[in-house]
Amino acid sequence: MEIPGKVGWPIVGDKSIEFYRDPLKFLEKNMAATKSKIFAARFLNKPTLFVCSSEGVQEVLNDSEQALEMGYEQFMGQMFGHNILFSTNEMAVGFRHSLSQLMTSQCLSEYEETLQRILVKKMSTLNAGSPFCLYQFFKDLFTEVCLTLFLGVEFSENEETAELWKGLTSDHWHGIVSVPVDLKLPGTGTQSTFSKALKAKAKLLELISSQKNKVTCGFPHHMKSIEEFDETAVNQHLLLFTSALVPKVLSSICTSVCIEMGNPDRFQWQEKAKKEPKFLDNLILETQRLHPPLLGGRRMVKKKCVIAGYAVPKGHAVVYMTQPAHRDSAVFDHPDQFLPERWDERPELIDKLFVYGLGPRGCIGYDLSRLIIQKSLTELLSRFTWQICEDQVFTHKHIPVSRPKCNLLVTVTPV
Ligand code: HEM
Repeated sequence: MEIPGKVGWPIVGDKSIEFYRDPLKFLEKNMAATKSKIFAARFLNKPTLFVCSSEGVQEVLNDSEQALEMGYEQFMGQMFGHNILFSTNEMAVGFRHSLSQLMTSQCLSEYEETLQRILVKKMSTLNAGSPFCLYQFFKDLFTEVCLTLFLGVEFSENEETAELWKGLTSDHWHGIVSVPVDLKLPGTGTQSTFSKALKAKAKLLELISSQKNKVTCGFPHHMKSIEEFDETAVNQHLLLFTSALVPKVLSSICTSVCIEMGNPDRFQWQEKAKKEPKFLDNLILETQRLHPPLLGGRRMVKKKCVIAGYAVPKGHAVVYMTQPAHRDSAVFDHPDQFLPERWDERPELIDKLFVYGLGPRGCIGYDLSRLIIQKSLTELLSRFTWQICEDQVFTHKHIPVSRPKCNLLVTVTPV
């Protein structure tokens, strides 16, 4: 079967700018034009299969023919060095096994104590009645959570050092999101941002190296005890985990949950979520379905394979799109409506959520992320109700993570 759509000529036929300008519009337009949730286009100057159906995304992530590879290294390798995310599928098996030792239930309860301590401190800084930017609040909170959890950096002990870490992870992040510029895509950054980010990376690796030797417990300590990891592997993995992406993704999810509960017609949900953990879980699931923090991911085809019935040649790229797959009417009734009760009625649908990937390359931080999100929202609900300030018109942007385009303001009231 021929893949609907056109891969176009190199460079001139490239649709990357159109995609980055408004990814959802790009997907809708192409799905409508090809009358298909699977279509081809030229993206990042490669012939690319866009997969937007739930079934198709599942097929890509499960990769039962073992025909796909991550292919992230060529974009971000310089910015991170080698790590599990960029490794081949074969090497990832070993890395995954090693890193899973850091995610046992015993480890998670150790991390929970650190998390709770930071949550109590940060929540007590919220002032009733003063409007603040919700996304920024969560981003600061989760930056501190990640730097403390993964590196043992104590923000309260030394504010100056905390600011240095925050600045460096931010500079490093700007290099990551400016990577397409290195491929000459305009409008996303400059070369100088990229070289600034490389400098930040070098400094971060230096700091990581000395910081991890100071701590005698927790994540960095466990990391050092992984026999299969040498010094470089430990440092580069710590760099990956403390990258600004994890705090941003966590902020995206918590911001979206709070927005869903922050409108006057849904205030009763805040009360209900405070009393019923299962209802809070449903709200989190439904938010992640409708507003996944990451639009999707990318793979490279290393040998010819069949995806969703289409033969895909070696050398093509495959982009799986979580957002449209989560709104696939073949799987979800009333796919565009926010219906938390669907998770009571059909709990098995959780297998159709791709927020954390799936299959052999699915997220190893899933349990930890769930813990952080649940604990943070529970702590917020136990102390405050919140409402979105009036007269704010807001839309979402989706790259690099889904979040309101403007600095959406909320106010809190103590309970
Ligand atoms: C809300 C937070 C998070 C989200 C939404 C998330 C999402 C994802 C997704 C979608 C993938 C698959 C990427 C792909 O298939 O292209 C992934 C992989 C991965 N995640 Fe997460 N992640 C989160 C937090 C974390 C945390 C806290 C850690 C570890 C500390 C982590 C470690 C990893 C690793 C190592 C992989 C690569 C696994 C492999 O390649 O075998 N993630 N994550």
